[in-house]
Amino acid sequence: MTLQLRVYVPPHPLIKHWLGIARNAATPPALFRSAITELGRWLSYEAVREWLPTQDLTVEGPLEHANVTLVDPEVPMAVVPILRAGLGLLEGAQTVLPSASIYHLGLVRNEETLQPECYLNKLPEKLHPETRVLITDPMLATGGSIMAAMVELVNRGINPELTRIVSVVAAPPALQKLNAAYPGLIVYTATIDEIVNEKGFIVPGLGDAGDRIFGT
Ligand SMILES: O=P(O)(O)OC[C@H]1O[C@H](OP(=O)(O)OP(=O)(O)O)[C@H](O)[C@@H]1O
Ligand SMILES: O=c1cc[nH]c(=O)[nH]1
Ligand SMILES: [Mg+2]
Repeated sequence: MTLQLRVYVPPHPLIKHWLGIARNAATPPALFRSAITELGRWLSYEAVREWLPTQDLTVEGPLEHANVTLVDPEVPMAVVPILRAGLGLLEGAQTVLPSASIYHLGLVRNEETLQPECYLNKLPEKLHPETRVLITDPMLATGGSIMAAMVELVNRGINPELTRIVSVVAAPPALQKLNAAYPGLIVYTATIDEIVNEKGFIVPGLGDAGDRIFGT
């Protein structure tokens, strides 16, 4: 079987609603930030389905013992927000994965070359290959930033097949690069927009997500 990148656009009314709020240029930064937080929550909720490791055990209930299924605390879980804009999705992701380790990765695109430059890397030297990794970045445009993040993670031992990307707007150039390099990956996104313009912006997209989240 040949693996292919899977891209899920969950048909959830709350995801559609908060994307609609974020699409509106008149949405002020405080509300834009809330919209991205909510998208982080609901897209992460969808992304951890069939991904969060569980264990079956028995607990003593108030009346009788009961067979239960709990999230396995032994399997390491990590969220990697791509700064700055990925921080907007982090709060929502953390409500779904409260015990995951958070490893910040700061990348900024050079406005002329569109190449990502790394200014902060809090990833550990090695990650256990069983680690479930959730990367958050609302915009997958040319794909330079997400590919740079994947290289850093794979170099540290993660398995792309145990990795999920949570984004808000994904564009074909980024998805094609991910598919060519990491066909076992799965992306959860609120929408796929077809166009990346000559300045590297997704159209219609959200504009500069980082600037809109932080009011800069
Ligand atoms: O797919 P690409 O073409 O690499 O573009 C996507 C990147 O651009 C944005 O970050 P930006 O560089 O604007 O930094 P910011 O989050 O600090 O605003 C966005 O959050 C992605 O990380
Ligand atoms: O449209 C885009 C593309 C990259 N980064 C953004 O914030 N917006
Ligand atoms: Mg930006």
